[in-house]
Amino acid sequence: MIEFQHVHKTYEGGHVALQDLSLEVKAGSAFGIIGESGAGKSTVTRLISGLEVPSSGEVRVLGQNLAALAGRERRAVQSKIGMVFQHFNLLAQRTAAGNVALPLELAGVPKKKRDARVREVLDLVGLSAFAERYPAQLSGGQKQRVGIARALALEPRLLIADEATSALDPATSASILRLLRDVQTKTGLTLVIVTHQMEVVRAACTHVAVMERGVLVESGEANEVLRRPAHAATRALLNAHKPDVTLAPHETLARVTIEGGLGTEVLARLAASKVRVVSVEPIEGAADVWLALPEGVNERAVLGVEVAA
Ligand SMILES: Nc1ncnc2c1ncn2[C@@H]1O[C@H](COP(=O)(O)OP(=O)(O)OP(=O)(O)O)[C@@H](O)[C@H]1O
Repeated sequence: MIEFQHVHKTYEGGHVALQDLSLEVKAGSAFGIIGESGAGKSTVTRLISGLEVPSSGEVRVLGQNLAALAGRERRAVQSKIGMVFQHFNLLAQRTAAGNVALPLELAGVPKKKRDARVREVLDLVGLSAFAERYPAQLSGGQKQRVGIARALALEPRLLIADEATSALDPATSASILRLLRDVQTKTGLTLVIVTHQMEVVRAACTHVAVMERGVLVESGEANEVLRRPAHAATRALLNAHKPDVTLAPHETLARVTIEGGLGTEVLARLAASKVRVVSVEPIEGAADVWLALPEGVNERAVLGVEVAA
């Protein structure tokens, strides 16, 4: 679906945003691109959608090099790419249905067909009853559903969600990620999910690429990368989202990945050493666990099992 080959991107003024980036996104995957602010994630999405061209190297989307295409051929590829944005980018003076209709109008789809497609995609995102509401009359989650419906209007093969849940509370964020995966199952499209939050990767991605200062530092199946993060940047992203918990004096928080999950033996060891389990996130065959450790207690020594800090 997407192939980057040794892509460099230097912006005017000499700022190097990407260095020698090579990656492949397979059709049907949910591919996460994660990194701190300034890592180059948005540059990657702009290269995929053809809004920017590489300074060197090649970007191929749907088998085509957008930088080498013009006019109708270029628009044909771009119409297969849907975009969902952090701040929704809805037109305030148009209703939900009017916003979803816009790309269809621009593509010259006749009114009757347009109306039918608008109904279809609003139904797909669970907003049939909200078609005539204006953005100001919708919640953040509903606005994002309109954004997703609009991105789906032209039946894209690829959907790019750029920090699509960053402006939403955790519960709404989770429902939007579920919706994206549902839509993917129903339509078979490929998802690219750009985020700075590992929870998003954990919740919605099959694959992930970790970026740091314009460089791809680690990539692979999301489960594997979450379980055995090889690079310091990945571990820092994993450790960034600390659970909201009140610690007793002399307690510290630590995150570990426990192979095999929280079995009886592990729980017994934790209880015996007065280590509190603060939160547990399952990953395939393992668990990501935040622990509150009493002073002087080392989680590895306590667990006596394979853990990845
Ligand atoms: N149009 C531009 N002109 C000059 N420099 C740019 C331009 N766009 C981005 N940059 C720079 O390139 C680097 C990568 O930016 P990019 O927006 O791709 O990062 P990001 O990972 O998406 O960050 P964020 O999460 O903050 O959006 C940054 O240092 C940024 O300042």
